[in-house]
Amino acid sequence: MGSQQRGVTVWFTGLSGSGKSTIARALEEELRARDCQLEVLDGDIVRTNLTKGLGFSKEDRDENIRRIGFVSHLLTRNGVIVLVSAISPYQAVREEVRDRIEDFVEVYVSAPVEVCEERDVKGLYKKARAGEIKGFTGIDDPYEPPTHPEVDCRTHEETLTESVNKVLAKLEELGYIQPAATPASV
Ligand SMILES: Nc1ncnc2c1ncn2[C@@H]1O[C@H](COP(=O)(O)OS(=O)(=O)O)[C@@H](OP(=O)(O)O)[C@H]1O
Ligand SMILES: Nc1ncnc2c1ncn2[C@@H]1O[C@H](COP(=O)(O)OP(=O)(O)O)[C@@H](O)[C@H]1O
Repeated sequence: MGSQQRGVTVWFTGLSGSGKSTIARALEEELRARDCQLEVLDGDIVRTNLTKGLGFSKEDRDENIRRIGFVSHLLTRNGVIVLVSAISPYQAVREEVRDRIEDFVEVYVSAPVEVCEERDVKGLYKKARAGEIKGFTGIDDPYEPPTHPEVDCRTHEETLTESVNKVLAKLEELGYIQPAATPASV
C-alpha cells in the first residue's frame, strides 16, 4: 500500500483482561501481512514510556488517554494505522480524542467483569479483591461503556479469530484497508 495508505486510529477500550491487547496483537500480524504501515500503542508499554509516572486516579487516566490520543493523532494524519489498547474508562475523554482524530474507529471489547475476573490474566483482580490494589477498574473504580462503538467484540462469546475479523471487516467497509483474498484465520 505504501504512501497510498490512509491513516486511522483503532482504539480498543474495555476492562483489564477483556482482550484488548490480544486482539490488537493478532490484528497487527494480519495487517503486517497486508503490508500496512502501523504502530501499536499498548497500555503497558505506553505507561512505561510516554506516560511514565501517571497513576490510576481519574485525572491521571484522563491525562494518559490525552497523551496517547495526541500521539495517535500525529501518526494517523501521516498515514499510519495506529492500534491503541487502553482501558480508557471515561466516556468524556474518549469523545475528546475521537473529536480530535478525523479517522477514528472505536472497538469496545465488551467481556463482562465476571469473565475478566475469571481469566485474571495478570492476577490483578485477585489483588484488587484482597484490597492490595485500590481503585481497580470494574471492581472499585468505574468503567463507562461506549455508546456508539464502531465495533463490539464480545470476547466472552466469540473466538479471537471472530473478533479480529469483525475489526478487519469494519476497516474494509470504511475503506482503510483493501479486502484480503482470504479472511484471517489467527
Ligand atoms: N487500578 C487499576 N485499574 C486498572 N488497571 C490497573 C490498575 N492498576 C494497575 N493496572 C494495570 O494497568 C493497566 C491499565 O492501564 P491503562 O493505561 O490501559 O489504563 S487507563 O486507560 O489509563 O485507565 C491494566 O492492564 P490491562 O490488563 O492490559 O488492561 C492493569 O494491568
Ligand atoms: N475473542 C477473544 N479475543 C481476545 N481475547 C480472548 C478472546 N477469547 C478469549 N480471550 C482471552 O482473554 C484474555 C485477554 O487478555 P488481554 O488481551 O491481556 O486483555 P487486556 O489487554 O484487555 O487486558 C487472553 O487470555 C485471551 O486469550
